[in-house]
Formats: sequence, C-alpha cells, structure tokens
Amino acid sequence: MKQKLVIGTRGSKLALWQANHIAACLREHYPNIVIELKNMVTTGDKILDVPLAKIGGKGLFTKELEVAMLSGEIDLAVHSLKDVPTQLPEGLILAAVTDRVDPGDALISPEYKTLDKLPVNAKVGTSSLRRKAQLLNARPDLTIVDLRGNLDTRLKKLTTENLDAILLAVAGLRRLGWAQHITQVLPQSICLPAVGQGALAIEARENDAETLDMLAFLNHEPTRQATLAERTFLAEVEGGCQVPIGVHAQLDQDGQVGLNAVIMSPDGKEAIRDTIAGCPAEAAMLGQTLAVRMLNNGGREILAKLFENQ
Ligand SMILES: NCc1[nH]cc(CCC(=O)O)c1CC(=O)O
Repeated sequence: MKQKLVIGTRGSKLALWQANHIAACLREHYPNIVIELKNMVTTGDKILDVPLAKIGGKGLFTKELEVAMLSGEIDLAVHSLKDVPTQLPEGLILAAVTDRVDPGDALISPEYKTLDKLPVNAKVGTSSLRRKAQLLNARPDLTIVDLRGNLDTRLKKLTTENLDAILLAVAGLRRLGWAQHITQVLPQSICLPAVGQGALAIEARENDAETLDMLAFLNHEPTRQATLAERTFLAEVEGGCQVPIGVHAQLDQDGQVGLNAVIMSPDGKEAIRDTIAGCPAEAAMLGQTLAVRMLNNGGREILAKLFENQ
C-alpha cells in the first residue's frame, strides 16, 4: 500500500469540492495516508468566453491532468464524469465511478420558478447545446442566451445579464451547497441529462496496480454499469463535435438497466427519442444498440446537418 497519493484537480470551486471530497473518503478509509492536492489549469479553464461547442476538441477539462498523470507528477485525477471523453488516453483508466446523487438539470428562476410559468420570449441562459435544444423543443418561444464560466459566475450572470432563468446541473449545485437556488428540477420527459452527469470519475494509470487497488472501494458498480451504457451510446453517436443528445441509464428494481435517450437538432424542432432495457452485463451493448437504432431512425440526418453548419 502507498503511504502517499497526489490528486490532481482543476481550481474551480466545484472541482476543488470534488477533489476534497475524494481526499476525505481516502483519509477515512486509510487513516495513515498522506494526500496532497495539486491544482492545475486546463484549456477549458482558460477559455471562458466561448461556448464549449465552438471551442471543439475533446478533453478540454481533462487533458492537462492526464499529461501530469502519465508523467507521474500526480497519481490520480478527480473529474466530473460528464467532462471525461469516452476514449481515454493510452495508459489511463477509470479506477472508479462514484454513486450519483442526482443526474438531473435544474432551472433557477427566482421570479417565475418553473418552465411552464416563464413568459413568452423569456431569456434563459445556458451554453450547453443539449439544454438549449431540449428547452426549445418544450418552449420554442424562449430566447436562449450563451452562459459560460464557473458555477458561481453563471449564478451571478442571472442577475447581471437580466436573465429570466438559467439551467445548471443539480449535482453541482448540491455539492456547493447552493441547492436552495433551484426552483424546478426539470422532469426527464423535458430534459434528459448529459452522459455521466452527476457521477465523479477517478482516473489513474493502468499499470499502477497499487493505486488502482486503493481506489477500488470508491467504485459504485451499478453507477459504473449505468454510465457505461451512456458512454457507449455517446461513443457510437458522436462525430467529433458536441452533439445535442441527452441520455440517462438507471438500474431498476428488477436489476435491469433502462436507458432513455434523445437526439435533437440544435433548434429543438426535430427530436428522436427511444428507450431500451436489458441486463447490466450487457450495458455496453445496450448503449450501442440504442444509438444505432436512433441513428437509423433519423438521428443520422440530424447529425449530418449539424456538421454541415459548422
Ligand atoms: N459543464 C461543467 C460541469 N461539469 C460538471 C458539472 C456538474 C456536476 C456533474 O455533472 O457531476 C458542471 C456544471 C453544470 O453543468 O451545471
């Protein structure tokens, strides 16, 4: 067993909360361990004024941490699973996927509270293509305004930019103790979450058996299986850019994995929805099968148009 582990993390409030949370779990599990946190800056932290979909590229929030891991500067990295590309660099693996508290998206609208009460043409802030498309699908009259930056910046912009509402992940708000700002958790019939939303991913070196062994207790197997289904779905659909897709997999009482997904055009006018269920051992196959079916049922045309317009 190692006496010391170095955790790499981004410097945002949410990233630090997540890294400190994992550090606390490790200290509790291994009372004599020394944990060091190393703050690092990723490309996604540097470019704050451009919508992520426009920056393009994958691993905007993970790459610098992965380089540090491969060079041995850090032993593990803590990420929001939704920021982790489906293909990891050679030599790195997900040592653990934690249980997720809440995968959903929250509306914050101090004045109007819920989506159906927002006035016609209300201004809603989000820079996620996925949230934008699903909002417009439910409410074509809304005006969607770009909203980048860390969680605290985005909350401030609600007031400073005169927005009627903003959308953020429930998990992030809860972690930072800001759940009281939530005025509605959007139902999944309106807004399906991003792949992996709400779970933490612990990444480590594939050949570092000692560290992998020490991190194993952090893994929540049902969540790993559910998010594996989501990530295989994404890998099959993805064509090199951010795509407006929502997907959520969950284990039901019979132990089956159920997967709900949507592929939308960015304006929310076209939507392909589908669902699949099966046994957890086939999680990857379920995600892939569902993706192929949705691509064949009109998803491919939606994506082709998306790439044409880039
Ligand atoms: N895009 C940044 C990001 N990455 C993870 C979360 C939320 C926490 C999570 O999904 O685990 C957020 C903020 C948000 O989307 O509102």
